[in-house]
Amino acid sequence: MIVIGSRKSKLAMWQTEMVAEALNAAGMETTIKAMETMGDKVLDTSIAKIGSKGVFTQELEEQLASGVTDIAVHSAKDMQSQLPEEFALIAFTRREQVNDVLLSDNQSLDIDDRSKKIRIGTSSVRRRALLRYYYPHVETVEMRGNLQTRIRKMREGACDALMLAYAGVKRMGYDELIIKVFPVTQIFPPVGQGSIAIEASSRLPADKVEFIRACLNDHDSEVCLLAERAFLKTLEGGCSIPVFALATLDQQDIVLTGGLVSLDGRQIVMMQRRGAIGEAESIGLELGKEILDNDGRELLARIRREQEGGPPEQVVGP
Ligand SMILES: NCc1[nH]cc(CCC(=O)O)c1CC(=O)O
Repeated sequence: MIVIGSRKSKLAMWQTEMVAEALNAAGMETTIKAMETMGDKVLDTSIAKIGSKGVFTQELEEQLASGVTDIAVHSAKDMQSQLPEEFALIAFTRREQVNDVLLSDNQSLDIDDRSKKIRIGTSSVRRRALLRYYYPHVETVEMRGNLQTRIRKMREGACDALMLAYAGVKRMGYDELIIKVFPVTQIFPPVGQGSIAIEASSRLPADKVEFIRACLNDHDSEVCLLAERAFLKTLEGGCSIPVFALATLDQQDIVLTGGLVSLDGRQIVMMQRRGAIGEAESIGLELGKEILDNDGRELLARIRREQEGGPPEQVVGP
């Protein structure tokens, strides 16, 4: 028997049920223990302001630590880059298409039409900053809550469209509302988007870990996620910093692109590294250092200052 911890949102439960089904198919019984996290309870504050560390994970980790649950299921992108020592990510599921998408009931809405005012709902600093960079005419509206809540708010008129991860939209069956799929070379995804991570206590017996990995881990996705997460660790970025990264495989190579965008969307620092698959983590660490050494350190410091509520600095932008 494996006891699985999950958040209560529909998307989290969908993901957890997928994990449970994979374990059941291999002959393992499972029980799901669903709970609310801080990120689910506090809906009137942006994630950046709540403080990024463990907003969606702390309660799940407490249950792992006390042995009530054996594993916890998370969206990989909600996981901080540095876990407390007593926990580990033991598997990553096969990644869904990583793109961000635009959702609207108005199929004729055109984000490229600069003559019209359009309001896009998002709670992500990365999405807001990248929208400002590529679509400066677009207005963004702060939008928290689960997918269903956001769609309801959009329909009540809070915004004209929502910007979301394709993965969640597909899992929740809202594909029909997609009016645009952003290319990943433009709206770069956050670290880990599209994959589901399995977290366990470091004390979980090795045979259980192996069993779970055999059922759920996707090697290619894992390699990419290790590179992206090492990159994030170097930048010490949580979800309150507009960091992005995407690793893909090209035969025996891993190609990692990553960077940072200023909050006002005026400055992007982005670089790419390629190397052997076996070097995934060091490629991530090196790309992170390279970004820091090429204006990234100053940009990161400026983002942190602005996040803390200081006045935005005057910048000479592109
Ligand atoms: N931050 C919330 C969250 N966490 C995971 C997903 C979608 C699934 C995924 O990215 O794997 C979402 C919704 C979204 O960003 O649109």
